[in-house]
Amino acid sequence: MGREPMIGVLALQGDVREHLTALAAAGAAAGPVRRPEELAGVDGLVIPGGESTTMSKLAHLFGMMEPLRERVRAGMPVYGTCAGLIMLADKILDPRSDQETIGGIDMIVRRNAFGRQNESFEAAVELTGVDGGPVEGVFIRAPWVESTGADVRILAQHGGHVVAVRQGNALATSFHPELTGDHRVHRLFTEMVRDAG
Ligand SMILES: NC(=O)CC[C@H](N)C(=O)O
Repeated sequence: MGREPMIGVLALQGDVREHLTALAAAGAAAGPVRRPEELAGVDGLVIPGGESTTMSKLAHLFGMMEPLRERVRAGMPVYGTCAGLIMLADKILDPRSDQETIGGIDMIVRRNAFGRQNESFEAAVELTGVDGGPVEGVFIRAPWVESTGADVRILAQHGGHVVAVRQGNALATSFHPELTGDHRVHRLFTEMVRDAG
């Protein structure tokens, strides 16, 4: 790619600003994406944390669900955190009746999996593909990955549960690296976008 790739952050709902800041710190050009025309202009996309049921509803409302599915199917690099991981799952174990996902990763996820006692916590997570020691994982009513298909690479586990995966150009983590000031995961994703260009 001759020019610096442009990375979008899906800005329907969730912690958009934190991802934009983290991407900029990782050396990427980044901007919010709300409309199909904006999606067409980016080389990669981050789907933030937030509330996956709301995000699903808004994606429909904004006419984004099909364009998102098409881009992901076509191999656009995409990185989902928390609710974003749920949006990238081919299947949710316990969806709300009207809840749909973009899909792209052959996995089944369980929403709010870590339970009430432990709705939010931090833990050091050893993440395959990120050098320099574990990342600080911030888990906020986080999902885990219940099962994965043969093409999905497991990148991290916490407490015996899968919390980070990659399939092709789709990366997903249960936790929120955008909240830690450690930009290694955003750097990894930025490299994925550059390599795909
Ligand atoms: N921090 C988050 O993104 C929480 C995810 C939320 N529990 C959901 O199901 O969408």
